[in-house]
Amino acid sequence: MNQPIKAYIKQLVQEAVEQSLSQGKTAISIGRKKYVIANWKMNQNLQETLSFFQKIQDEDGVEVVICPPAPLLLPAHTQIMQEGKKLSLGAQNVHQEEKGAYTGEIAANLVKEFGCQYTLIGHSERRQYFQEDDQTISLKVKRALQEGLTPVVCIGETLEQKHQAQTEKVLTSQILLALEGVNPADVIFAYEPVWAIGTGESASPEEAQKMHHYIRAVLSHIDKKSAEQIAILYGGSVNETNAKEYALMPDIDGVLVGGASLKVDAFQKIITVFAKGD
Ligand SMILES: O=C[C@H](O)COP(=O)(O)O
Repeated sequence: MNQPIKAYIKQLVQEAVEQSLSQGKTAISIGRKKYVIANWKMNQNLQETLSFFQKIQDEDGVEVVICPPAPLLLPAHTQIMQEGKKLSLGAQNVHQEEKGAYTGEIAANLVKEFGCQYTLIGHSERRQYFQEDDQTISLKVKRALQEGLTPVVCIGETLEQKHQAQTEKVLTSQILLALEGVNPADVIFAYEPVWAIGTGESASPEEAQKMHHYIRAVLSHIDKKSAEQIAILYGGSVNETNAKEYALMPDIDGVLVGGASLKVDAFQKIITVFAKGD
């Protein structure tokens, strides 16, 4: 599809979504699966990883996914098996190609073999430091699905885009490109405003809810039924103190946690908040 047509479609979707929202038309469906996902980024060593999996407890009612650095996936998988806990693993990134001469890159089928069921795709740090654009992210989503991984697609606006009132436009574009040629029901979204990541300045629960509602409205213009089922997680300075406020929001189906997921006690409290559903 050429660029002017793509831009036109984005504009049409955005206008339709804004009209639906102003008429209060988008349905909120309670009862979606809840997720608490840890993104350790480039933190934790082998000993810290083994100790974390010995201490952390699974809880009913919430899918807990840990995304350690790639070299820690196999020891983490082994430890989870030994402990017999209901914990899942995710990669932080995978390459879009199946295999080949891509030095230093990570193959999706390999992380699957190492016990992953999920992979983050398009985290803002990948977009910012590794020049991942929406086109690459779209290919990575397809690769993940082909290898049987659930992609957790990270979307969000920068501070500059927020100040320029571009948030909705940016999110619409990121969603449409990520879902090109993909069944929306197979994907999880994580709304992570870039200005809230690792800064201690989180989006307020109301602000996050508003954007999650917008994201679901965009999704419902692609596939209404899937939109009601798709999990949309919030990420950005979530901790054991503020997690409960996000859990109370009807369109927030879980959280993607960076810094606070490195501390077992803090992360356990966040799991409990979403497991209890209040
Ligand atoms: O993937 C996690 C996000 O980047 C959030 O990180 P943070 O909780 O340290 O702000």
